[in-house]
Amino acid sequence: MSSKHKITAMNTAPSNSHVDFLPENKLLLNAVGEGIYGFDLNGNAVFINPAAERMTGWSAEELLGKNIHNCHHHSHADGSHYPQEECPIYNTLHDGIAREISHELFWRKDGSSFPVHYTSTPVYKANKLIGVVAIFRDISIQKQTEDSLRQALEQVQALSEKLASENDYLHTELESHTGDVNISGDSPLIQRLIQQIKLVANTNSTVLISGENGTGKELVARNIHKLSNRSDKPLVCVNCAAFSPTLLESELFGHEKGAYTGATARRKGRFELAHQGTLFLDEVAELSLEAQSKLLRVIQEQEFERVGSSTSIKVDIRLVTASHHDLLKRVEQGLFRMDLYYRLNVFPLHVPPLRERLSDIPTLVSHIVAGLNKKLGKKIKGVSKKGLSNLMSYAWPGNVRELQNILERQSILAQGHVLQIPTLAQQTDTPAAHTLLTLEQVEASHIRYCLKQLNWRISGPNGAASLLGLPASTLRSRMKKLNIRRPS
Ligand SMILES: Nc1ncnc2c1ncn2[C@@H]1O[C@H](COP(=O)(O)OP(=O)(O)OP(=O)(O)O)[C@@H](O)[C@H]1O
Repeated sequence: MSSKHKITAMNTAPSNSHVDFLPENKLLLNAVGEGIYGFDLNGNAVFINPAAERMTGWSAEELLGKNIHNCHHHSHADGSHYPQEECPIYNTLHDGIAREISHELFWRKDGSSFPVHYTSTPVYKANKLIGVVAIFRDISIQKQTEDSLRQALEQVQALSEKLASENDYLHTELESHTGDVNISGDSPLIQRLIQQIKLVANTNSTVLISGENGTGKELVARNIHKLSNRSDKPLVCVNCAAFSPTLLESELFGHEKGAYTGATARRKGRFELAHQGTLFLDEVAELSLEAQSKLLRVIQEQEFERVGSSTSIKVDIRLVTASHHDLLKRVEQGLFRMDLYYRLNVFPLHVPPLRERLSDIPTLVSHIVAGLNKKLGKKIKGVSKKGLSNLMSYAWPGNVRELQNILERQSILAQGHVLQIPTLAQQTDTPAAHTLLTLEQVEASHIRYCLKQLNWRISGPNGAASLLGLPASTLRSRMKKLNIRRPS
């Protein structure tokens, strides 16, 4: 209500400026359901209607001519003293500005109180402030409804938050993992790995899986969980490299609403979601030193706090971590805490690169092709003999994931039921390329690499022959022998 709202006394108030009400006005004011007080300039009650009497328990006789603030507006909700100078009604008496308040309470005669909404409106006569009218109503029911609505909303919010985090997680899980989790391979290296997985699965020991990218570290983690007595509880996977340090912390430990810009709601972290199950931290070397300290504490005490909260949450999790980095080297470089390294490396498992177990390729091919047939709706029976020999003559810098990609590409291109795999070009800049190749393969790969760099120019000062120190005719005959052709 603005200060423009003012009541002009329509009464026959005497010249001593008392607020008086005409009998017909009084009749009207007595009939309304809201409590009404009229005050003179000294703050004393000059009018009290029956609704006000009912609400406060004070009768008009008891209050008329008295200072009402001292009767039922003397204290705040917490019981502290409410000085009259701070009271909006009395302020209106002094400055003539109307006010509207809805966060205060009035005290009843019996000492109880009720929340009120009230307005204090100045009363003018001949443009002279002569008093104030306060109109109030009991808003207990409204407050109760608001409180229960707020509580219900908080419950709905907590539930939807919980569902959202679980849903998020389940979606990621579904996207990242379809099909079975068996580990294919007949090589002694893989058989030994499977044996170790079986041994460690049913303990609660922390496992650190090492191995190059695409070797199957996550697959190993899934098998550990699947074979453990936690298999009916969640396996929660986090790729530590996929988040900035701040986001990773809140991803792992969760956050309270408002913990940082963008934290619009409370969210559970992966540690909480993994309670009683297994937490798989992939690319653990990427954890910031701060996150490493927190992780160390969770391992030691099995408890942590959400970002922005000081309440500890206890969890029972089995931790499996993986890294393609040499973690010990990172400890030496000061990038990884040594105490954490030893906590994680309780049971180390190494997944060997594919080039050290080429004999696994036929089994892997059958397994992958079976999956691709389902995925692509094809009926591919296998790979040609020559194709298989090409697959087994390659160094697989991208390991099983690269094998999957090549088979998928060839399956899409295939016309018949047997995949023809061409010779696979080694990337000469990968160290793996030099491991298990014949001289002829290295030669072919290097010639191809030079030709590609020089846009397939053979002769002339900028040609590949001159770069390789060969006559152009010799390079041409080597290309023919090694079946090197410019791709169309
Ligand atoms: N022995 C195996 N048998 C069957 N599939 C395998 C095998 N090893 C790996 N794979 C498959 O290869 C793909 C890559 O494996 P995975 O994601 O586990 O590797 P990773 O070492 O965790 O890779 P990165 O380090 O890049 O995260 C997956 O689809 C996995 O199922």
